[in-house]
Amino acid sequence: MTLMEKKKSAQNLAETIHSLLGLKSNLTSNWIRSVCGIMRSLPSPRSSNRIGLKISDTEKENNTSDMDLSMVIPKIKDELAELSDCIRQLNVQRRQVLNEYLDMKGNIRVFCRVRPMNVTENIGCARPVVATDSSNVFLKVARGNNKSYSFDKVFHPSSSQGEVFSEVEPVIKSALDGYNACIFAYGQTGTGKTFTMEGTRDFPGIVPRSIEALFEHALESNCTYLFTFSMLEIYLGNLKDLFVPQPKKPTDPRPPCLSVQMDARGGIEVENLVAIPVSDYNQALRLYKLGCRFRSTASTNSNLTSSRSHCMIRIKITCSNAPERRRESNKVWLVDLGGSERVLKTKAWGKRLEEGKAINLSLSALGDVINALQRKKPHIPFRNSKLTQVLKDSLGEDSKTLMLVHVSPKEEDLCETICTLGFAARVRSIHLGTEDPIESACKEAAMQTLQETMVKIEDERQRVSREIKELNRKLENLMGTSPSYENDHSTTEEPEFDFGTSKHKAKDARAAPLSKLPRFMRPTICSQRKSGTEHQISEGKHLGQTKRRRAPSHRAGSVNFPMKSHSDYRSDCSISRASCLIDLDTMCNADTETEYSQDTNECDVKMVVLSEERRFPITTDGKAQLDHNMVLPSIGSKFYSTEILEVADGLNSQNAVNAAGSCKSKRVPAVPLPPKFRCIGQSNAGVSCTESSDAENSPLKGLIDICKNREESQKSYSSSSTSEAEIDKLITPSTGFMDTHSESCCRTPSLTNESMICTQHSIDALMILDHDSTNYHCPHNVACGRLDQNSNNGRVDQLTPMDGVKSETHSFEASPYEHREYFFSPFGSPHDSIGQEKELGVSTSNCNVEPDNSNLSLGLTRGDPKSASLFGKSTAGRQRDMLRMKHQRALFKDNANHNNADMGLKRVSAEGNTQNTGTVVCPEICFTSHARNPFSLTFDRHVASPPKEVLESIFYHSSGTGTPRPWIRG
Ligand SMILES: Nc1ncnc2c1ncn2[C@@H]1O[C@H](COP(=O)(O)OP(=O)(O)OP(=O)(O)O)[C@@H](O)[C@H]1O
Repeated sequence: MTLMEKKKSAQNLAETIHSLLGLKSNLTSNWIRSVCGIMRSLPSPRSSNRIGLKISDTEKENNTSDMDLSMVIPKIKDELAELSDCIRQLNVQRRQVLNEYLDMKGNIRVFCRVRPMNVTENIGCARPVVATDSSNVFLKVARGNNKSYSFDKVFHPSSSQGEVFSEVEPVIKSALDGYNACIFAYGQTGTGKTFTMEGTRDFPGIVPRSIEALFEHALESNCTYLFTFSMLEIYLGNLKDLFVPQPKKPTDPRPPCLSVQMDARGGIEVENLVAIPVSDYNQALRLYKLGCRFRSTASTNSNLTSSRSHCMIRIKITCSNAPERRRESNKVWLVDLGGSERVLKTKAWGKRLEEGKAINLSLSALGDVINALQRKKPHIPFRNSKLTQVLKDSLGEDSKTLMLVHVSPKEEDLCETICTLGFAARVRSIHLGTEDPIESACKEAAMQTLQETMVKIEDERQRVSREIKELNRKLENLMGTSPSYENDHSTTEEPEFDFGTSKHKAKDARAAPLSKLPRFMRPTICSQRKSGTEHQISEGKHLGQTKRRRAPSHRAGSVNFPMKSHSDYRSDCSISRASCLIDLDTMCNADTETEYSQDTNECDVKMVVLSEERRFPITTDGKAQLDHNMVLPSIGSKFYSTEILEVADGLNSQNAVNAAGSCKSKRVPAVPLPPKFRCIGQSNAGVSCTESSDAENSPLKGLIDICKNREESQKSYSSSSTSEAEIDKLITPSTGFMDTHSESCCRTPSLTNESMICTQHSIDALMILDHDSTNYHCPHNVACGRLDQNSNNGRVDQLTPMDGVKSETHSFEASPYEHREYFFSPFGSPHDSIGQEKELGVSTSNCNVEPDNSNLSLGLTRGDPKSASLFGKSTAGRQRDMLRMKHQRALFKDNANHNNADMGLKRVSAEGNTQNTGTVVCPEICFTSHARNPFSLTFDRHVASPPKEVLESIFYHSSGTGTPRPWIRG
């Protein structure tokens, strides 16, 4: 139907109703009203616009009432094409002017920010030694001997976060023009680097603001951008991806460190770095919060939440159809450098000392690089540190670098302040050189002109942009479609990823097709094989289909558990820091609360946080006073947990294994199964490990696949090595099923056949109970915990992770239980008979047990009648069930007398594990039977000669031969 016809028919309809109204004048007023209502709503606003009202408006305006619409439309199209050209030119001009302006300012600019004094400093009547004006810092070193340092900009103690960002924004704009940019915060520990970069909830810093600005400018622009977000930290000289789950315990396998690679064009790429496409600010911010959880921070003498690493955020910008951009793909690095510190002063030792040294070394390497760059030396020592290697292509001439130097106003920090300022001034003075004052004035004037030009161009751009929008609207009215001429040059598609959480979907930055990514951004087949990681979504694949596998890597076979009494936990563990953007509601007792967040995808919410007072003790005048007064709402972690859950879901959908996607389970344990105990399709030691014919369709298929993969990986590794866990074979849990506040565990309501049991804070331990199936498929190799039986209904509905063993391999097989009340806990529960009084504890080993065996016991106390069967009373009289457990590690505490056979192998107290650190508190005997070699035991160094019984028992039972029986004497 043509447009005219449409218009006519609509008019006819209206006339018809009018005539109907006339005819039915004798009808009720209600009827009339309702018909009027119908009439009013007859043409939808859109069609009404299109066909009736708008057309007549347009006709009036343009005097084209009689003109054929087919003539108007091409005219508008021509106009739009012209305007599009115009805006493109304006973009080019803007980029040139901005670039020129920034060049004049200097490719490496140095700002200085002075931290306000905090409460305690004020109480001590400490005299601030730093004074500032807008571009100078004065140090009151001694009477009459003040020192002055000049910077591109100085932010005094009361400067707000907004003021800081206003100076940073041009660099961000420049990044959208295709320049690599690097903004980093440098300074002594505790001077506010993290505050500047990250900020707080109420006073967001450069990172959130930059992300916001990037998306805002991207929306304003007529280009189509793809943003990907990555986060890594350089800890002790190693690159760690902050989106890859970190080990929770020192004994857990660590993800492989990342390596830096250079592409043919000199571009730097961090191999295997997870890059997550983001389409709006909220997504990026959530990812940022998520990444922050895995940062290594710790309490030091100088800062309660000192960053013990360099935290680096990379935002990669790809824009394929904008020839005016400097390059198709560029990146912005936002770096919160670790704080420089004087070891003598911080009195750091142990791990803190190592961390401090690593930070200092890399900072000095950074200084050398910048120095060499500024001096235009032929050799730039990029290779001296990981930090400079990573930033290599973002520090050079063709990039914009901004260094924000932070100093403390305190007198006692004077030495550090002098060092910091010296470092910064060296960078800057080299850059500016000894400038002629006249030259300098000319430069100022030129910069002023450029700034004015930029404003004019920006105005013009906005005007043209408005015109384009108006014409587009008209065209839409005429044609009934939405031909966006702003984007007509773009052949790109909408992004395929969708986190489904954005409030601003309509506004989302348009993403470029993934095939347009430069080759070096995509992982090579080799790297994929090596790492098992797909970093970015290949075109045509949904995020959820993307696989990520953990590369097997070598790890020492023995496990050494630090003895609390002998080692310094404070030094040995760095905490996973909750971003201060994340709500803080829990008290953290320094490193005793060390948390090794296990797995992003497990959605465990572990806030290592400080009370408000401890976290934000600063008070100053003016704006900084506000900063000090910032109130952290006492919302529980739930809100943020939910956020993190959402992000984790996003991550999951990127990382999840497709095959395992139906499994609603997730990780596999750290230690590979020894070949002889493999379950898949094998029978072993009298226990048939069946693989059901419908296993393919089983929700456990994913785990079975994982198991197979592990077998594969085992084949390729020598017996002396231990395969790294594939801990992030991730399966998205149902969002929201986890009540992070609940003390108890909860089931997943959305699952019918499976129940996911999770713990309060994590899904560390996870079981799948297939209630309906008679063909019971136990998940092979699930990490396990303690299943507690509900005392009321006898059902298993609580699972407590076994900290001492939860990363170990447990593989079990059982025939159908009615309620599946089986326990495989070494520590027992209040409802079973094992480990009562928390004094008993065993670690399971390879054992085949028959629950009907009345002698069966895992209890170690001799003759203890309470030490009933492994299955407790609940299994009495039931059908014989086989439970096979594989567990290759045991922790024992020998009760005082190693030589006493009766006392051997007993007393692993539940307190033997500190839940957060995952380390064992003072077991007198601590040993590990190697996963790959159950006959090999490694004893902790504190055990000179292990008790004979220990060895015998372990050897006997780990051999897996002979009659199935408990591995420990009953
Ligand atoms: N400008 C500021 N206004 C208000 N508070 C500030 C400011 N700068 C720093 N602080 C506060 O000072 C404390 C230390 O700051 P922050 O953790 O950012 O230091 P840092 O330089 O990152 O330390 P480290 O290198 O050890 O990680 C924090 O409590 C922070 O909130």
